[in-house]
Amino acid sequence: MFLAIDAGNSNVVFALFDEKSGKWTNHFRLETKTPKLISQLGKKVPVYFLEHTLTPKDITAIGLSSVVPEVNSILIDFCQSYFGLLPYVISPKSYPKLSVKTQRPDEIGTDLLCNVMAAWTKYKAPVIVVDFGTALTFTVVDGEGQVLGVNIVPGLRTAIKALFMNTSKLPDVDLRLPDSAIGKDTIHAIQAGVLYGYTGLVKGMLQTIREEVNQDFKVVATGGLSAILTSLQQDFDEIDPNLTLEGLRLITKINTDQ
Ligand SMILES: Nc1ncnc2c1ncn2[C@@H]1O[C@H](COP(=O)(O)OP(=O)(O)O)[C@@H](O)[C@H]1O
Ligand SMILES: CC(C)(COP(=O)(O)O)[C@@H](O)C(=O)NCCC(=O)O
Ligand SMILES: [K+]
Repeated sequence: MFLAIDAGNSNVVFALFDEKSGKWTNHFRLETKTPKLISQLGKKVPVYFLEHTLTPKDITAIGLSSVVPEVNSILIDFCQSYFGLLPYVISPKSYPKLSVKTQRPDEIGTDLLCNVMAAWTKYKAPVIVVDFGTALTFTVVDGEGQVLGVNIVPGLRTAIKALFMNTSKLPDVDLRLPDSAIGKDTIHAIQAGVLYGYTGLVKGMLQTIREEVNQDFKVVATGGLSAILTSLQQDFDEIDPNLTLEGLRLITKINTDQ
């Protein structure tokens, strides 16, 4: 089985791909925060494997995408000690062999390139990938697989966190869409502001991109929070929670197959 490790700013996602069935069969998330990550790796991964009747030997190759360089050596060391394997680490060196192109390989997040690789391989058409992670990102790809650019906004949880960390009286709240866009109490006010506000943000951003680049874009959403804004369903051709993982797998395969 192939193991994909996607290290984002909130979560490190582990996912197993079974080559025989061609399916992603297992997923679990750890928190990216160190030193918690180190202790969670040592405890939760072996427990997860035991509970799912898996053994480290079932893993035959590993790909790693990380947008948090501080955790790379922790994850690489863990792969070596637990699986006895070195992961293939996605980097600017991974890109020349790909059918997708970017003009700023040294800067763009490897997670965004994984998204683009998966979406473009699937659609072979202009596509906008909307990734609802710690950051909310829009990555715009033309019909030749060329990344035209990215825009980055605070993610939904990050926006809520910014409010409660920068104010005296605002609490942390759940990401729940209230019935009314007009807040009747403080919690409702934050939920209405962030959830209705971000719904408008996403619609507006897609429209502005389409006005700037007149192409028939597919829109694919991914990321931990991609299903929360339910009124965006019509704006997305697809919500694919595995998009980054699938791109990670494709980029690893292209760069490691003899
Ligand atoms: N299935 C989920 N349900 C609710 N919240 C989630 C889920 N997955 C992730 N989150 C939360 O959403 C935020 C973004 O998560 P994620 O997409 O994993 O971000 P990143 O890729 O930046 O690590 C985090 O606050 C995370 O805790
Ligand atoms: C934009 C991101 C912070 C998104 O990270 P995430 O929300 O998945 O944790 C990450 O892709 C990143 O650090 N990118 C580098 C800057 C860029 O893509 O231009
Ligand atoms: K991500």
